[in-house]
Amino acid sequence: MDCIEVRNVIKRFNGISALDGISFSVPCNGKYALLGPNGAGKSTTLKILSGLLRPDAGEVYIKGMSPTSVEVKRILGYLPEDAMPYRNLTVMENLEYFASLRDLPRERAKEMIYLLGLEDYMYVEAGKLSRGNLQKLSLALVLLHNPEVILLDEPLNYLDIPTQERVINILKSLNGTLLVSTHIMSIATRLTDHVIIINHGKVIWTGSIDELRSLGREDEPIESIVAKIMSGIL
Ligand SMILES: Nc1ncnc2c1ncn2[C@@H]1O[C@H](COP(=O)(O)OP(=O)(O)OP(=O)(O)O)[C@@H](O)[C@H]1O
Repeated sequence: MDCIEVRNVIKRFNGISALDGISFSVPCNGKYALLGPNGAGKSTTLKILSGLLRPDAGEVYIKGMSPTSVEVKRILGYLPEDAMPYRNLTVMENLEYFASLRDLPRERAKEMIYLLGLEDYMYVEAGKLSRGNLQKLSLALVLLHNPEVILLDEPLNYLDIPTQERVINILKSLNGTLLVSTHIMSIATRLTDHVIIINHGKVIWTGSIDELRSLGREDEPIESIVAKIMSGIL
């Protein structure tokens, strides 16, 4: 069984098609990137997989279960594009609150603070954090319960270079199934080994990063190959 399955999903907003029969699957423990030009439907796909939005048609399964099921809430970690923890709670309070909701020991909150390098901001309200530190807190909240299936929408947005390296190392060390939406090809190549390229709400290419490279000239940057696929030249 695949851990993520999307079958013929259609989603429209006010009659405008965001997803137009998109289908793909990610095997358990697979590390996949979701690539696509602006407006292709990446965030909508992740929102549907997380149970935040319902598709107009088609089917979506996480480990064979509905994304809205309680069991999926237990095993899923989802980072939206603009995640917003509770603004009036401090970093520590946000983590402790979510730890208590998930029946995790309080110490887990502190572990996440050290993992993400948030020691200096433990007692700062989330609403007063810089955008990068807010992203670190959001990532800490996503990874708090050691999710088996992880959906990340642009996870390295706003992070400085040392923190990007730190987060890449954290994400690479995780077991489980990973689907990352990103515009940055180097993030895809560092975090994942397969890509799903979508455009106009449909999959237009899928395969391993090695297969993707083999489509171009020997010295051709991978971004150039992806751009050709997205514009229909390849
Ligand atoms: N809540 C909404 N209301 C109306 N239209 C929406 C809504 N959310 C998404 N759309 C539209 O659906 C399409 C897909 O949007 P989506 O955000 O999924 O694309 P994306 O691939 O994540 O884009 P980007 O790379 O720019 O973040 C776009 O045309 C967008 O304008």
